[in-house]
This record gives sequence, structure tokens and C-alpha cells, in this order.
Amino acid sequence: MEFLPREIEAYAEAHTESESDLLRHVSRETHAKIMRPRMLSGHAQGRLLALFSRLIRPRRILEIGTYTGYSALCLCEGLADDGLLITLDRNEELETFTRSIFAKSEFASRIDFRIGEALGIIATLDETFDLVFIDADKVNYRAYYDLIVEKMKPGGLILADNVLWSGKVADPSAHKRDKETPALLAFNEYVRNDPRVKCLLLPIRDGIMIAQVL
Ligand SMILES: C[S@@+](CC[C@H](N)C(=O)[O-])C[C@H]1O[C@@H](n2cnc3c(N)ncnc32)[C@H](O)[C@@H]1O
Repeated sequence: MEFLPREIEAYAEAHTESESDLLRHVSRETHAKIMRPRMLSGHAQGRLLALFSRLIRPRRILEIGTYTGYSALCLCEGLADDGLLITLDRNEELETFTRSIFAKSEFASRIDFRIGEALGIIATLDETFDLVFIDADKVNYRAYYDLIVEKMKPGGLILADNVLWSGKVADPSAHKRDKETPALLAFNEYVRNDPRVKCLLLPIRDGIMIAQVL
């Protein structure tokens, strides 16, 4: 499914800050060589992630679901001078490709890329975060959120991608067709009712839940 009519997407992108040469390279190489390139955040969403990061100037960012590094590089754009981004992915087959992308970046020394199951790694992190991007397996979103919300600095942002799941969350006939839709329905409801945060479900691309921790 296209998230937006193609001509609208093209118009919006034409009136949005361009991608850097490195981000264009990541996108091109991912589409040419890697399975499921649709998972990559892409131009408009990447610019939004970069904007959030530049507004917050985070010292610590956590990303759950690195894939080929596109969104990680966008999130790094606002890092404070002594800032660090930790990014996690369980797919060992992507490691060499993604490390080679990070090595080309001005942020290479400030990216801590870890391979493994996200739940296990997050539980070991003894950090507090200013910005978190959840973009891994949808069935674990609630578990990631619960682990992370306790590790957030006041005012910090938790962003969760794909919370509209191609519109299935708003289509009752689709609610039982896969395991992701009920998990995302429960996640969106949980965040909406969580007194620890203020939230906005932003219907850009596949939907981003934005939760600001009080
Ligand atoms: C949608 S992609 C991430 C895209 C990337 N954030 C971007 O915007 O360019 C999801 C990634 O999460 C990883 N993933 C899925 N389940 C995971 C888990 N339980 N632990 C760690 N990584 C996981 C997958 O291997 C995949 O690379």
C-alpha cells in the first residue's frame, strides 16, 4: 500500500529539505541490495526525525530497529556535542552492510550499534534517554515502551513508528487478520491512557506515536 498518493508525496518532498548524499546512498544501496527496503524510514520521515532531534539536542538516543541505518543517521543530526546514539537490531545479516554505512558518517564515533534481541539489550542499559525511536517488531511495542518509559528524562520523547499499520488499526474487519494489528491497537490505547506522558498520533506515512514523558 502507498501511504500517500504519489503526486502528493512527490510535491511534499520537493518542498522539504533534501537528503544528504550519504542518506541518498543508504536509500539507493538498501533498495538495490537488501530485502524489504520499504522498512527504511525515507526522505520525509527522516527529515521529521532529524527535526525532532535538532529541537531536543539529545545527549542519549536509543533506537530499537536499526535495519540499514537510515533513521539512525537522521536521529544523530541533533546530537549534543557529547551525545551518543545506541541502536539495536537482531539481524546479524545486516551487520556488515550497516556498519559500513555508519563508518562513512561524521557521527561514526557516536553510534553504538549492537546486535541482539532488543528486550534483552534494553534491560541491561544503565542510561537515561532524551529521545527513543521504537521501530522493531510491533508485537513487542508495549514491552519496549514499558522498559523505556522508566529510563526517560522528563520532557524526553518516545517515538513509535507504523502505529497505523497501513490503516488496519482503523478498519475493524482487519483487526484479527494478523498479530501486529491487535498489538498496535493495544499499544496506542495504552499510550493514550498513560498518565506518565502526553501523546500525539501523527498520521504521517504509516503513523508515528509521539509520547512526551512528563
Ligand atoms: C522497520 S526496520 C527498522 C527501520 C529503520 N529504523 C529505518 O527507519 O531505516 C525493523 C528492524 O527491526 C529489527 N527487529 C525486529 N525485531 C527485533 C527484535 N526483537 N530485536 C531487535 N531487532 C529487531 C529487524 O531486524 C529490522 O531490521
